[in-house]
Amino acid sequence: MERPSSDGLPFVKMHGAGNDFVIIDSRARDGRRVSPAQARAIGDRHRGVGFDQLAEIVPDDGADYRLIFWNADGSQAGACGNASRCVAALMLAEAGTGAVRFATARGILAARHEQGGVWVNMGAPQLAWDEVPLARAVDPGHLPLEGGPAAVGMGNPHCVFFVPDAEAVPLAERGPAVERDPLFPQRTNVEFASLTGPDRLRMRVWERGTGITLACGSGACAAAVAAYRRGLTGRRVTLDLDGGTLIVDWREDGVWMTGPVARVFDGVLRAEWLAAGHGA
Ligand SMILES: N[C@H](CCC[C@H](N)C(=O)O)C(=O)O
Repeated sequence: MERPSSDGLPFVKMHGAGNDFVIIDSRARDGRRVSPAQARAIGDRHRGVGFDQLAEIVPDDGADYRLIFWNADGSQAGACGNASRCVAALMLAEAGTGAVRFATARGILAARHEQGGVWVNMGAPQLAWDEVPLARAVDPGHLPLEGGPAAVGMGNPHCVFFVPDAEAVPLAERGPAVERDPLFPQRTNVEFASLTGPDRLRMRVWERGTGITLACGSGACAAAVAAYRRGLTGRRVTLDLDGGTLIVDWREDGVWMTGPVARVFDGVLRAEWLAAGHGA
């Protein structure tokens, strides 16, 4: 078999608790960047590689690197906790240090090795209605929607429902309806969570711009924050998602999150595939 073309676009495929990512390092690409069409093409699970998010690494003056997050539909997300952890695992190994700082659309975040894993500080939750953002001034703690969910911004919008049994929720029906509810001018990610033990939640996720995913790091942060604010849990919460378990710890300096990370394979998108308009 022919070797990968040297003029193609290298990428790394990773997942964090089954939330899967294509990671492209654009720091040495002469200013070339991923386009929305390219993100959609690479995200096609049949004709491309497939991902829940594409994380693009670009240079930044004020931090070690900057991350741009793409959804499978070609839209961008202001935050992605699991991809932040995956990229941080790569960058911590590359830098040989214990901590990194990276810029995102919502500001500079930090990640570090701690307690045997990679933890990322997702920053302070956005708890005001116009920060989430919501379309009008309602109480983000109890939205005027069936089930009275909570809205929490983590650099991206989340709508968290507390239900008796997250497993029983028809996610493929409820998710897209809530994602596009007029209360959310930028659409929203949607989480259904049930309390299963002290400081423990079972959670399932519908992601804006992607659909059902096996896990969502920013969603886990949003659910933990909402659960604490409702008096359901303490500030350190374990969340069992379809693809694995995440731990969230809401500290003075922000909402920290950790969980499993795996580097699955490295590949090269062939130059002729890219040039053929599959994302040109
Ligand atoms: N999987 C990501 C969240 C992606 C959010 C994205 N779907 C959006 O449009 O905000 C995470 O681990 O935080």
